[in-house]
Amino acid sequence: MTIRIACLQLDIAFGDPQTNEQRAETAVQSAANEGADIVVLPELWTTGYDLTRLDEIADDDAARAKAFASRLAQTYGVHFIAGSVAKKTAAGVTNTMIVADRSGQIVSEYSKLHLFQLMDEHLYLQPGNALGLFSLGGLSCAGVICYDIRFPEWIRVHALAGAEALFVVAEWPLPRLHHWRTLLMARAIENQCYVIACNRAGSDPNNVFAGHSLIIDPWGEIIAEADEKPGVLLADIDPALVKEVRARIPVFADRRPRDYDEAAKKFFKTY
Ligand SMILES: NC(=O)CCC(=O)C(=O)O
Repeated sequence: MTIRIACLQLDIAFGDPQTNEQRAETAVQSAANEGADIVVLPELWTTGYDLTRLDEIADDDAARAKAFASRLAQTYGVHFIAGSVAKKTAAGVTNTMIVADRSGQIVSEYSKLHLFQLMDEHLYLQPGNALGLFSLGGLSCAGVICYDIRFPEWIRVHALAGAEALFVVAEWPLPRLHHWRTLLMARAIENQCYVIACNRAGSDPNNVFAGHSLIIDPWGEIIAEADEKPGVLLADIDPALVKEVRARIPVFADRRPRDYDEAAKKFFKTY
């Protein structure tokens, strides 16, 4: 059984949630018309990186984003990885991914663990502290956010917990496009899972973004790649391929975690 994925590579209006909601709904509708089962939005898609105005524009408990995700999932009959939004909590603002299943139920909220200093996240945001695991129609999924992909140890925990598809939502700048493509391919190959990565298009006052949303299979082959412009990237994935690749090279069975720990302990004791 194949699953049709749509990455909604939006250009995000800076600090303007209303305009972005309109753009997102148009894109979700068009993906649903193409038969998408799972649709994905980019990172911070309601506000962009307008971090100095978070007091005004961050979403209280992400209530607005959750209601939006739930309504669109039901209206268009899709599982909806509603990117991430600036979520206002008692402890500060987090960069939080929202996921609604087809019935409109919120099945995951993951807050970005690794804050990206080059874009001032550490000055305005609080990190999360929990895994981003969820299931959609029987597919075991993990969700992470942009800079998180530079931390293979974090992604590995999700793969060890059973994730067959890794969803990445991002605002990744153009000058590091080479890193984006290479890191995503590496995460797919080493974890033998699908990687579905939705980046934004366009620019904001500080950055030009790369686009190039990607859908990569568990063998590391790119099955769909967008260019730099806004648009909808579609591809069909087959979860059976994850099992096939994991059987062909039994990386998970061949891991030696006790040896890694022992060797590291010895090294750090003598260092
Ligand atoms: N929004 C982000 O986390 C950007 C991460 C990034 O650009 C990188 O190079 O890493």
